Amino acid sequence: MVFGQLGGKKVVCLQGRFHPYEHSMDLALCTLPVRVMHQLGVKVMIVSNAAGGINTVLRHGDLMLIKDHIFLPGLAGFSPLVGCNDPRFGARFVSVHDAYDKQLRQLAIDVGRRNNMTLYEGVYVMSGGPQYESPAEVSLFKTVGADALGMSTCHEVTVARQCGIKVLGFSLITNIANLDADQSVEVSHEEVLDIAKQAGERASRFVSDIIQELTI
Ligand SMILES: O=P(O)(O)O[C@H]1O[C@H](CO)[C@@H](O)[C@H]1O
Ligand SMILES: Nc1nc2[nH]cnc2c(=O)[nH]1
Repeated sequence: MVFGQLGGKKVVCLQGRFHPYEHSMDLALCTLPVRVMHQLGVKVMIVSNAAGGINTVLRHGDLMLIKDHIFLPGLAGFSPLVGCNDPRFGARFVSVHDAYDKQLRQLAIDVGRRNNMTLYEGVYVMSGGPQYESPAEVSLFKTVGADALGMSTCHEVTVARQCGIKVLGFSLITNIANLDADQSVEVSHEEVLDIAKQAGERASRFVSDIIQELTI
C-alpha cells in the first residue's frame, strides 16, 4: 500500500492485487486489502484491470467503464463472503445491484468527455483463469451479455460493497478475446502487458483527474 495525497484527498494505492488463481481460489485472502482499506476509512475505491474485449466495438487500448459484472466464481460458490460473517465488515446478505456507482460513472464520463477520450460502458465478466478462454467460452460469455473479460476485480468489488465502499471500475482492453477457433490469432500475456504499458500514463491521468473532482 502506498499512502499519499492527490487533488487534496488522502489516497491509498495498491501496488498490485491478489488473484484467486494465485491463491487456490482463497477469495477471503485475496480481498484482505479491501477490508484493510475499509478499516482505514476508505470511502471510494477505483479499480482497474486488463481485459479481453468481447464486444466487437472494443479495440486494443480502449477504456471501458464497468457498468455491471458477472462474477462467475462467485456464482459457483467461490465468493469472498462465504464462511463466518464478521459484522464489522457488513451484512451477511449483500446487494450488488448498484455495485458500480452511477454518480461516479457519470463523473468519469464527464471527465473523459472534457479530455476528448472515447469511453465505452459495459459488463465485465470474471473467469477463474489463469488459462485464457477458448473461442466457445468467449462466445458463451457474449451470449449472456458480457462485453469484456478478465480474472480479477469482482471479488474485490463484492467485499467493497459489503463494507459500504463506493466503487468506480474500468477495464483497459488489452486484447480481442472474441476470436474464431479457425483463426491462427491467439491471446498472449505479452500482448496484455505491452498494451497495458502503453496505456499506463493515459489511464493514471484519467484516474487522477477523477480523484481531483471527487466531492466525497
Ligand atoms: O485483472 P488484472 O489483474 O488487471 O489482469 C488481467 O490480466 C492477466 C492475464 O493476462 C490476469 O491477471 C487478468 O486478470
Ligand atoms: N480471462 C481473461 N483475462 C484477460 N486479461 C487480459 N485479457 C484477458 C482475456 O482475454 N481473458
